[in-house]
Amino acid sequence: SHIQLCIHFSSKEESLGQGSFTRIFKGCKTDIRDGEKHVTEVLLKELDVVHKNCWESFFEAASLMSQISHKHLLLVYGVSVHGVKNIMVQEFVKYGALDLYLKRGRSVSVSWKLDVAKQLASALNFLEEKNIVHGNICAKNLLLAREGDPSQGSFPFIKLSDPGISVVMLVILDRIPWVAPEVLEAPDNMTLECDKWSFGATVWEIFNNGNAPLRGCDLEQKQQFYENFQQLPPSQWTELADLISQCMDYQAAFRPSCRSIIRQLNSLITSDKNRKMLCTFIHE
Ligand SMILES: Nc1cnc(-c2cc(N)nc3[nH]ccc23)cn1
Repeated sequence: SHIQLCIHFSSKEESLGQGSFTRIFKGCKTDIRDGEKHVTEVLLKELDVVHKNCWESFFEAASLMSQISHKHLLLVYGVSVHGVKNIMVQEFVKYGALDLYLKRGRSVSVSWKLDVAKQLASALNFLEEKNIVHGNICAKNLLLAREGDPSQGSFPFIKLSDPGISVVMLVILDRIPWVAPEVLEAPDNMTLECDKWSFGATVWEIFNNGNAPLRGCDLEQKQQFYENFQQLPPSQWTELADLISQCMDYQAAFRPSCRSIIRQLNSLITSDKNRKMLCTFIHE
């Protein structure tokens, strides 16, 4: 549906940085609904003019997200093809990308991380039921809407962002180890199972303070990682390491279903609760 957007850019100084091929700005959109003015904070993703040829992929990402709505999927209000600029208008999510949030050294608990992983798994389950492939699951594409404060009993809340320019456009090697190995051979081989592989790499990021897996490796080493069927360094927590390695199985068909992933996350959450209870019991 053609959404009539009247977007008031904030000043350019408000540029929030760079995506890949995009510049992002904070802005606000004004809706007039039943005679009342509603101003909403939005994020504006402007496709670099030089990458004009990516615009189909840019809009594919936008239309993917605007077709469906789910509490853990980012809301895309629409796109503006005003003049030369291609702009996607999406909801502004307060705390931004999860990888940066974790890198800033916020100490978050194991249950916080498991809760985030479970929210991502439920978003993936929703996409799987709609047979929709996201194609770029990673901590950078998880946006934190609520920090959560377990001492107050409130939990974090994340939203999965649009996939951005498709991995086919991005230097695929740059997406190792998030992109599934089978995609390297045939980029249009992107299936639901590929998102499970990326889910594994993203959970690994979440439990490694937002640090990218294989960070510091050059492209040669990244290619070797796949050619030698390597796995990411396993967590000390064997049940977590098992879930991650199941998702990052080189045989796509062997990767667990979303239901199995959610079941395994639930048992990790339970054993974490029991561990904490035991600790408090012992300390008392
Ligand atoms: N859909 C989105 C995407 N990114 C944000 C965001 C939030 C923030 N606090 N700092 C930022 N710095 C760059 C982006 C950003 C918000 N909403």
